[in-house]
This record gives sequence, C-alpha cells and structure tokens, in this order.
Amino acid sequence: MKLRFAPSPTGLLHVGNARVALANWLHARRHGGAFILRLDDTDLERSKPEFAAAIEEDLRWLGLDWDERVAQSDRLDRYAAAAETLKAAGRLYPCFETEEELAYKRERRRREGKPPLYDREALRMTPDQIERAIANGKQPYWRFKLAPRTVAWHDLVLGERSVKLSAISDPVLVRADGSPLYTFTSVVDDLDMAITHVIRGEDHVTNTGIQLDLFAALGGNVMHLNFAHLPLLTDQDGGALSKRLGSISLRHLRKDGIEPAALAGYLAALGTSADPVPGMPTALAQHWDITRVSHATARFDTRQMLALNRRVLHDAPFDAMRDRLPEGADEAWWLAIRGNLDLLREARPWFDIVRGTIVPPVQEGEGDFLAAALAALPPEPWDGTTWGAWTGALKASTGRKGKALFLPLRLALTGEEHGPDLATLLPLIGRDRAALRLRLSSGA
Ligand SMILES: Nc1ncnc2c1ncn2[C@@H]1O[C@H](COP(=O)(O)OP(=O)(O)OP(=O)(O)O)[C@@H](O)[C@H]1O
Repeated sequence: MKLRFAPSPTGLLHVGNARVALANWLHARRHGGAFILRLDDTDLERSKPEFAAAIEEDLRWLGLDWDERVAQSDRLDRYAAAAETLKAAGRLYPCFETEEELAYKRERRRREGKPPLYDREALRMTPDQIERAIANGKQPYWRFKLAPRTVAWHDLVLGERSVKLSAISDPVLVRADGSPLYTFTSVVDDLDMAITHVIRGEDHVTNTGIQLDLFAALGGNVMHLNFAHLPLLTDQDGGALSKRLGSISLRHLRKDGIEPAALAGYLAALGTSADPVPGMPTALAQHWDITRVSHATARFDTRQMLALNRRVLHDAPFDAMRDRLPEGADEAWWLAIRGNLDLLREARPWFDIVRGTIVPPVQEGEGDFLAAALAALPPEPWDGTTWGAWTGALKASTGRKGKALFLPLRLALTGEEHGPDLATLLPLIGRDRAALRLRLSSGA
C-alpha cells in the first residue's frame, strides 16, 4: 500500500489541506503502507520554494513524516516521455485554437442548445495542415483524447461514482510551452510510484474520471487504484478555503498557540460520528477508518478545536511542556495552573502571579476584611490544607461566606476574578507575597 499527499507550493497549508494530508498519512500508517510527500510545483509562476519549505515544516509540526519526498519539477523528462507514449498511441493530439476561438465556439454551441464541449476540430487536421500551422510559427498545445466510455469506481467515502467521459472536453495535458498540466503529472506520478490509494478533496472527482482513462492509456492497471474523496472543508460560515486566499492556515493556528494534538484529533474525527479526542497522528492511526468519514460537507469549528486544545493542556505532563514554559517554571506550578488554560500563552501571567510580582487592585470597601484576612494568615510551612484552614477561620470571625468571602481574597492574591484552585495556588504564592498583596489590595 502506498499513499501520497500532493500539495502545490503556492501558499500556506490550510486546515482543509491538512485534513487530506492527515487522512492519507493515517491510512498509510494504519495499514503499514508508505506515505509520499509530492510537491506539485510544475506551475513555475506560482510555486515558491519558501512555500514548499513552509508546507514541510507545518506537516512535521502536525506530527506527519514521509518515506519519500518528490518534487514534480525534477521529473519533467519523465512527463515528456509519457507524452510521447500517448502521441504514439494517438491519444495526445496537437491543437492550435486560441482562447478567443475556443470561447467563440463554446458560445456558439451554447446558443445552439449544446453543452459547451470542445468539438475536437483539431483532431480532424491532416498531417499537412499541422505541419503548415507549425511552419507558420504556431506552437501546438496537446489534448488527451478521452475514450468514449463511462468510468466508474467505488469511492471509499462517496460510494459508487461514475463519470461519463463524452460529457467532458478532452483535457489539455501539455501547454504550448511544453509544460505539463496537473492532471497529467499527477497520473504519471501515481503510475510510476505505484500509488494504491488516492485520498484527496472532492474538488477532484471529475478529474478522477479523466485520470482513470489516462492511467489506463499509459498502461496502468486501474484495478490497483483506490479513491477516497473527502468533502471540502469550509470555514465556520461555510466559506471556501484556499491556499491562495490565506484561509485558516496551520501556521496561524500554531502562532495562536494551538497544539498539534488538538488540531490532529479534531481533523481526524471531523465528519465522522466519533467524538473528537486529542492525539498525535501516531496514536490516532490505531483507530483510523476512512470509510467512517461522511460525505456531507464539513465545517471547521474553531470552538471545538479550542475545546480539544484545552484538554491537551489539562493533561500535559510537565516534562512535555518544560521547554515552552517560562524560565524557572516547576512542576508544582504547572500542575496547579494547566487546568485553567485555553492556550499555552495564558500560562505566563500565572507564572508572574505565583513566582513574580503583581500589583493587585485596591478594593474599595474591603479594607477591613482584607486587614482581618492578613492578620489571620497562618504561619508557614503551608500545604494544601492552609487555604481551607485560613478561610474557615475567616468565615467564623467575619460571618462572610461564598463569593463575599472568596472573591476579595482571590482578587487580592491573584489580581484576577477567576483562576486555578486557590488551595493549590496559595502555598505556591507563599506567605510573603500573600501578605504584601493583601495589604496593597486593602488600600493600607
Ligand atoms: N477546502 C478543502 N477541504 C478539503 N480538502 C481540500 C480543500 N482544499 C483543497 N483540498 C485538498 O488539498 C490537497 C492539496 O491541494 P492544493 O494544493 O491544490 O490545495 P488548494 O487549497 O486547493 O490550493 P490552491 O488554493 O493553491 O488551489 C488536495 O487533495 C485538495 O483536494
């Protein structure tokens, strides 16, 4: 079994691309197959090496690796040879019509009530006419002569699918400047690399009909090829995603503090009936089943991904996070605050609260209560019971309870209205800091 992810390096990977990459990788790893990263970089104008590098970095961040990396720009000779094979078989024919001529023909057919298909006029040119056109300085581009048949396949996600080839114009495979087009390079590569499963976005369904015909024309055995087309992912409002538009990119999610296990877990469960669980791809592979992906359109819901991110942080052991935490952070602090984080960057303020200096707000009208709290602060050593003993004594002496008792203390000690459990936090803050903050917050 061999799979591939074939992005064009024309922008930053978005979450739709990532879902496809992940599905291919999970399928390969689940079944002990190989996974290839193939950069579709034959569009020299739009492809950029820096995007290729960014794609590789983002895939690695997501926890994906590959057994082989191929760049289509290194294989131009191979596409040229495959074009010759097709020409010799009479399946690739030269065309000379200009864009304007084609547009005019399409319009005429539409007016006649016919579908705007290419009429294969170039196929009727004699060798003489072709020679004359070339002698007159015209460079041909090349179309693939589709077979007059309907191709069918069992799609692992969409079910039974078929494409009637007579309803499609013969596709251009090679431009006038000799450069091959995606439909062509993709098939030559799948054939040469013995790809067994093509998992990609639903935008390629029509291509699949053409590609199966082309695959057979190049001598491939289509029985060895399996397809799965994932419904296109949209943003939260149903809008399309595109690399060129800079849609929700992995790069931005990462910069915003999303953990790869949250994104991978979310994408792997998206469109299935399974509850998303955070996890890196290696762990997710054990339960992966492509046939569980629904053929309904899926929306990328940032809130759900954030909920998973929270879970990743809540369960993260100190050792796994150590390098990304503020200098001087220790395990007790991490365990005390991790349950309160949506994003890792929210950890920093809790470091200052516990280990550093903060200025709590002066609480008007709470001066006496905070002074009493300061006076009742027990001596150190402190442990997990100190908070309960201290607030229990204050409750008895002041008659306060609930929010009236706890909120002024929390505000004084942390400067925040919400946060981690104070029973855990208080011993970490320590008596000196606690005493100072109670005094400052009382306005004394
Ligand atoms: N919104 C989407 N949802 C799911 N898969 C997608 C989506 N957009 C692209 N893909 C898939 O991602 C893979 C990489 O495709 P490609 O590099 O052409 O991405 P793209 O976002 O369509 O790029 P561009 O915007 O440059 O055309 C393909 O398998 C494609 O089907």
